[in-house]
Amino acid sequence: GLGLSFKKEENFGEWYSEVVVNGEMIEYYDISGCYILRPWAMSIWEIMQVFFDAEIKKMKIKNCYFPLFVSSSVLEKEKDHIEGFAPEIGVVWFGTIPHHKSAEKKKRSLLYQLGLFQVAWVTKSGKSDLEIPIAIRPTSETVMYPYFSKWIRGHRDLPLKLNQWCNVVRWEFSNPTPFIRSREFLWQEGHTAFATKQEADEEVLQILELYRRIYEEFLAIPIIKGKKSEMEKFAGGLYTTSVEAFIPNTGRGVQGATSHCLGQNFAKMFEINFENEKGEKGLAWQNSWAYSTRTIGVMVMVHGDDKGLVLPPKVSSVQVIVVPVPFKDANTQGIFDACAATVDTLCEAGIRAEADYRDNYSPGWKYSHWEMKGVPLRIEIGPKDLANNQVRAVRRDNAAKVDISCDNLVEKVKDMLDDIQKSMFDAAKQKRDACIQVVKTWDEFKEALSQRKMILAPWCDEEEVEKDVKDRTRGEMGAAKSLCSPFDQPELPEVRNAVYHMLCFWKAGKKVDLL
Ligand SMILES: O=C1CCCN[C@@H]1CCCn1cnc2cc(F)c(Cl)cc2c1=O
Ligand SMILES: [Mg+2]
Repeated sequence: GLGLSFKKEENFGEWYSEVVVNGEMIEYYDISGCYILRPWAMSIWEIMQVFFDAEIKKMKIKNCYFPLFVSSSVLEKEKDHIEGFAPEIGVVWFGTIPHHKSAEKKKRSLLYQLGLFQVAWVTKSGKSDLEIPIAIRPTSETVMYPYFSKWIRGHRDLPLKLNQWCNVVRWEFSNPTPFIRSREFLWQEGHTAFATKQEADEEVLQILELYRRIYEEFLAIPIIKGKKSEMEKFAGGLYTTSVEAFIPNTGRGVQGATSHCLGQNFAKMFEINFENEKGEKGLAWQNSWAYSTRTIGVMVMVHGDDKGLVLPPKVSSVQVIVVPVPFKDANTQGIFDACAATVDTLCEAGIRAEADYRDNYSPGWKYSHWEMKGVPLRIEIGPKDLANNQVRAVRRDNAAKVDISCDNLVEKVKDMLDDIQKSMFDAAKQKRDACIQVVKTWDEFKEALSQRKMILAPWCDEEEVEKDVKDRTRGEMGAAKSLCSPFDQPELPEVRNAVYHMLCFWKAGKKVDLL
């Protein structure tokens, strides 16, 4: 039948998998962790891309395209570099290595933490083995930075600001989820190099603001901007900023996008240096930043309901679907003509409108179908509407019905679409804010965690403490992990000693079936 067989509040994981398929966004593929992005999903990606691409062009960032393939020598360069320079502290890209581990375990742990376990390799061409295996990019630092080093000689070569729209491959083993965790996904990755730290710091925040706009202005999802803890940051960089979303149903935060300042770490590693005005050699200051198709999955999770997808008008390829409601033989042609005229009028005004004329489906079937696909506004035209020179409009977000005179159709529809966009954001923000719990004591912390809350807690930002919190909360509901230290710091509750930052904690529940 048409309806969903799982309820969002009861079986969130199954509901999600079903809604992305029934909404015709995703088709499952015969290779695990890989998904087909159908037009209904691709059009959302494209609408966001048009916005983001235009904005980075205003920042004089240029698009390029680097090869998909990475030679193993350069991919492992980072590992050698880090091992060489920092064996004692064992700080690698993804956290630290406990000192007590044996050398072999340490090596495995390093490979794991470098994500090198996730790397997919090309080892054959046809029947014959390749002399040297070639990796498929999991991210492009090691692909791009040797050429940054070649292109950057003097200060006039800076700033170098590149971006690429591409796919990356990470051969994940934990539970694959459409949009959220797949072995191949689409993203943009920005890679920039500056002469000074100040320029880099400034761009990190400019890009983060664009990510906030993607979420809040397009996807109608409230986020929190903040700085990652030392343990959660991109270990190869200097600091990481992120926009954090929240999924009330799972009680878990989800990282929406990241903007890293890499400091001069990669410049050291790849010898990206330049002669400044005074003829002195300096290392470049770099950033890297990305958002991916994961954004679409977050949007489905936050807004979807038991009738299917609910799309914010800004990102819906069809904002208004017009459905003819013929009644026996009463002026059927007149109804079809009115539908066509309505579509034309709306399209001329820049509204993305379509009509569903299929004569092998009933109006009722069409209502359910387009509700499943999440089209923000439906317009029904029957004999009565025709006679009264009006249309019946039905909102997808709150099912409100209203009759609109054809005289001010465009203005009314535009207002409704704007109102839908705004009320979807407001509803999501209200729900998210209701899940935030400020705590001052450890007991309050544990209680809030068990209630699947997002916790604002005073924080010392010491790595040992963070690991301890993770260990002490590991349990059937899943461990707590830090998400960010918000830039907007609420009043600090009176706490004893030490200078505290406020930190957002979200549960990283393993228990929860989905993420
Ligand atoms: O998040 C961004 C923004 C865009 C460019 N990249 C950075 C960092 C990516 C981290 N990361 C993430 N995943 C990885 C997986 C891997 F297999 C290897 Cl070898 C490395 C990594 C890795 O460095
Ligand atoms: Mg150079």
